Amino acid sequence: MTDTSPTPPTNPSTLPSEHFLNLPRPDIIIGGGGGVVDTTTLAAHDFDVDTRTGFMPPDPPIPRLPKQWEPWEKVLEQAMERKLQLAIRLDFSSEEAEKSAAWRAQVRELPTLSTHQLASSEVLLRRAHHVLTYIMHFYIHTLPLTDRVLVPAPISIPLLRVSRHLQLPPIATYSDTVLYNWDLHVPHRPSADTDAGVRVLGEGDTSICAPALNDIRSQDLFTGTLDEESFYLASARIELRGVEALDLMRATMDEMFVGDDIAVRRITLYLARLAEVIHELVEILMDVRKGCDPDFFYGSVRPWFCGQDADPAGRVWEFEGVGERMVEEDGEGEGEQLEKPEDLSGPSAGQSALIHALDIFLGVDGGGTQTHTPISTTTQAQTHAQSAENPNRDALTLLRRMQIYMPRHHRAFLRHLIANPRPVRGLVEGGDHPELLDAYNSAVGAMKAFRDAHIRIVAIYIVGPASRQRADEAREDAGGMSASMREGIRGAALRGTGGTPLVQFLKGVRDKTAEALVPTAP
Ligand code: HEM
Repeated sequence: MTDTSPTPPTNPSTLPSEHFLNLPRPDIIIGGGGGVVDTTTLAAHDFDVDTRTGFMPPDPPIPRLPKQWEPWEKVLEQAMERKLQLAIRLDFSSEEAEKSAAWRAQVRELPTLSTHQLASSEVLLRRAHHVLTYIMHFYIHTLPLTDRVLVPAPISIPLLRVSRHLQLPPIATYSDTVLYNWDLHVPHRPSADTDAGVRVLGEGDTSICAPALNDIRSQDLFTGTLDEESFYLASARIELRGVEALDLMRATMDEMFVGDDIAVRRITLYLARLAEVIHELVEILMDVRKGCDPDFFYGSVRPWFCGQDADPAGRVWEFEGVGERMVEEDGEGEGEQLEKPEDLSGPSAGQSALIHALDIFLGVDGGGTQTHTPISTTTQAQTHAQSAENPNRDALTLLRRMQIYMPRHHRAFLRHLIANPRPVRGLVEGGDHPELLDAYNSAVGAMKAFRDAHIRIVAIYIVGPASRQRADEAREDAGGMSASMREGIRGAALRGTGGTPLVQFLKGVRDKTAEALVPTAP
């Protein structure tokens, strides 16, 4: 009798060794020769998608840079310890203003540290991007709203360089707040390198497994609160739970190559399971309410994320050092000219490659609207050159623009997926397989349920608090702020962190998802 039971998709060891999800990446050595092996890439491959932790690295990201870059770590630590407050808060006192001004003076006095030795390690570059962008957000969002935004050279110059290496914009991204900002509650392995806090994975060591959803915590927080941490961890848990979804996608695509009746039956089971997994993602999303208070989130957490396009005073963000010819002793930037950054939207879970991957896999992209057409993994400068060639820059839809803010390996992963356009949907539409069609529709329906739930979350966390704050402001003198400034803040709030008209955009994406349902035969 033929065995029609599906191959278990959750065991990475079942992957063929040549499968793209199993391709080894060259080890990255930290600190040049004689450094420590970058454990987060050992089990990964060209797309940095791990079979156990998906888009998150399989080992916790390093919590601190080596001593050479300690001044950055120290100044970030001080901002967190001193609990600096947002300048837009209605209760922003003169003591708070003085405290943050003193901290900003320290930032301006930092030495401009070399990034030369960071460039050899992806792990160090990630931590450097995280630390420098957090310092920058602290710096900008504690500035009085009437001040010019000028990121000082000791931060802007290394940040622009690190960002260029990573091909990321010089602003906090989802990878800074979620993907590379977690640790285990109890370290599962003693640190082998006390300097950098990097763990060493012995050769052939298979003991690392995915962390349980509740075993993780965040590393750095703007507010030091459980509310902020719960917000990040909701996304992190979705990423971890989403690993099974990635595996089901992988298994489905493998079966697509076979394409016989048994393969169709297996794909049907995978899609039905995928629907269940996505429904679990909905539950995790809704669970954010257990630890994160909506009004606190709206008034005290979310404003830290604002990018230039949601700046409460509509200011242009300037970066010291841009356009100047660099002259440096270690030769790092000799003659180099740093480019003015163009993409300055704040972090958003919309930058999660997981949700984009699910959409692409299921063919949820409005069939031709190119919502998910991936941008190339080339440099940002090239990306801009491409959009400059395009007379209508708006043709780069918001979701597509979000890919600019993803780690470049994850962009490459999406590009790989899209290179095989909507294979599952084609199979569903092209054949007479009613059970397959039902399973496919259940997975698409689950994605729609995710977006319905997400719209509810946005109503709870943004729309509701915004209208409550409006009522409060009507009662009080809003800290002496001008009416136009208050209006600016509100306008920014009801746009996404990416600067989009919020509810309208989210409903549009939800409706596109529903349109992907394939009609059943009468
Ligand atoms: C309190 C929790 C959350 C809030 C307040 C929230 C808010 C938002 C906002 C305002 C947007 C609009 C785009 C932007 O400008 O950023 C957005 C988009 C998006 N968010 Fe969230 N979000 C939350 C949690 C999550 C989580 C946990 C995920 C999944 C990892 C997620 C996934 C997405 C996606 C994929 C988009 C793009 C639109 C779409 O594909 O439907 N969000 N979110």
